[in-house]
Amino acid sequence: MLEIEAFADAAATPISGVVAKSLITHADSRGDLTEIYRKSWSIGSNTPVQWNVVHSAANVMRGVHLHLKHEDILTVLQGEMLLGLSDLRPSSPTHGTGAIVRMPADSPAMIAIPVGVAHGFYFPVPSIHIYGVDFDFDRTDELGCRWNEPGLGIDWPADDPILSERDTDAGSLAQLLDVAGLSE
Ligand SMILES: Cc1cn([C@H]2C[C@H](O)[C@@H](COP(=O)(O)OP(=O)(O)O[C@H]3O[C@@H](C)C(=O)[C@@H](O)[C@H]3O)O2)c(=O)[nH]c1=O
Repeated sequence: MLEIEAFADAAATPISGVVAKSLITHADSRGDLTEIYRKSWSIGSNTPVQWNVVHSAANVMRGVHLHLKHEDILTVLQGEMLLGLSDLRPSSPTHGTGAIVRMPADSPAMIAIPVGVAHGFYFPVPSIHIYGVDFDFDRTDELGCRWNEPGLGIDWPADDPILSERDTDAGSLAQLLDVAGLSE
């Protein structure tokens, strides 16, 4: 399992194009304030055009999903996300690499997930995250496979997570690569 700092340097990130920025929280007697997004930080290739807020119960898994058109940039507001990543881009220098990044809300960060990098979100505790996308929601860009496909290289610390119907019915990684046109 990796900490977010591993993704701070775009030149040394374990998965090409997955770049993160730690966020600074300013606390005072009233509470705290954290900037979560500045266009000038250049997290992600494009400017988000849509933002979603998501509440998840403990032991929820979202994914594993793959987008070919839009990238996700996300931050965790409450709880903790274990972000599983798998680089499916044949032309990527880190093709085939899988990883899990720990994203606790009390150490906030914004991370970008480029197109072609499969990803899943696992929540060991009740959590809230928000994410931006650079295209409006389009179901045709919501590809995916079974969360625990061994070929993803994601060693999830979960056995029997709560899944959506769509994710329960998801196919194999081989089928995903075929549909996505990413088979070698
Ligand atoms: C993603 C999305 C979903 N929806 C609707 C569709 C559905 O009725 C309900 C829940 O959607 P889903 O089950 O697809 O949500 P979820 O499984 O959380 O999907 C997300 O998973 C993570 C891993 C990602 O990578 C995201 O990009 C997205 O794919 O919300 C929207 O209206 N707008 C949106 O932008």
